[in-house]
Amino acid sequence: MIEVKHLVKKYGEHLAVDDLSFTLEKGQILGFLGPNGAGKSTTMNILTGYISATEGTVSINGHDIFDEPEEAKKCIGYLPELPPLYQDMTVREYLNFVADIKFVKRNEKRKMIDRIMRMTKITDVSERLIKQLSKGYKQRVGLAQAIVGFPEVIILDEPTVGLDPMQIIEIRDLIKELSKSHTIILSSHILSEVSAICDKIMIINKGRLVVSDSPDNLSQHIGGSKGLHLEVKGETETVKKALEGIEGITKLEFEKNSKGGIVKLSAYSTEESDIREAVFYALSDARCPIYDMHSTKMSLESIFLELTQDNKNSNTTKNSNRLFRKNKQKNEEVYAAGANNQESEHKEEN
Ligand SMILES: Nc1ncnc2c1ncn2[C@@H]1O[C@H](COP(=O)(O)OP(=O)(O)OP(=O)(O)O)[C@@H](O)[C@H]1O
Repeated sequence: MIEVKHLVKKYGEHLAVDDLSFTLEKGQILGFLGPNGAGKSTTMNILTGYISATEGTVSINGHDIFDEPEEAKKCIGYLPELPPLYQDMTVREYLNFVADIKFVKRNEKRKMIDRIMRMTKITDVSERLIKQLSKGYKQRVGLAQAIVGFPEVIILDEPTVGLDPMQIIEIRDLIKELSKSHTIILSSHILSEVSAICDKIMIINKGRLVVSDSPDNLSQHIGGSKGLHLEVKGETETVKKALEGIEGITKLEFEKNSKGGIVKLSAYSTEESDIREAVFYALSDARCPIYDMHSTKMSLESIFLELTQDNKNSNTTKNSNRLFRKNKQKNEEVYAAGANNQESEHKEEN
């Protein structure tokens, strides 16, 4: 559905996007993450044909965005960081205008706009001037214009910026609903949002792809260590002494808010080891009953910070480099296979 190969964007001498390659299948939601200035908006602007690339190719639904811009753009709905709204139009006038630009058939237009206004919950303000709307409503109108024509691919740059918590939940639900029939790319600074709704997460830093995987795999493989949350009755020192000798434990983190004789802590171990039995017997020997024991994963926040802060020696960075090399090799094999297929198709044609 979306295939990006070796994308490079230079602004003068400044390298904003540096050899970015990725693919996205139909119906997937891709979360695009990166610190400020990482190159997210630049990439999205190239994908939508808004700006050109210095090198590389982008194919949307089989159409090259540079060679067949009209065909490719027909497949895309875009909500940029600053929604392109005409402030002096009413909401309905504006969506009518967008539908005309997107060549929506006259006899389908009214029904489609009414449906999209219901989906984005802006029917109540359909006859209001856009300049009189609150920021949250303007954002919804921006989302509505991206959906007009129901394009196969919807690209959303920070779609929940400026919305209140209730509206954020509604927009997230809408994005999930849309993903049943559309492919979606969204950028966001809200990491919990990305891990809650995306099938795939791509983290970029300084224009380069750092890692790309499912939220679960990121936590399990990139985190590189497993956590066990424990609530234990006893003295902190006794619990610490009991657990310190267990083979496989790499770190113990005691929470500060332990009270009522209950000690709360996380015990981290290497990915290969299972420390649960040893923890049970050690605490039993120390006569410290376990009130709660469950597995925890490294949070996306921790992964994001470690991967984007040039911490070359951290386990997270080492694991991501390993996974990155593996994925890169896999992608190159897929591209090579694709190129071979195209070559043989070409030969057959000739
Ligand atoms: N038109 C431009 N001319 C020159 N440099 C630019 C231009 N647009 C972006 N840049 C630079 O390219 C880099 C990537 O910018 P981009 O806006 O794509 O980052 P971003 O990841 O979207 O950041 P943010 O999260 O802050 O929106 C930054 O260093 C930025 O200063």
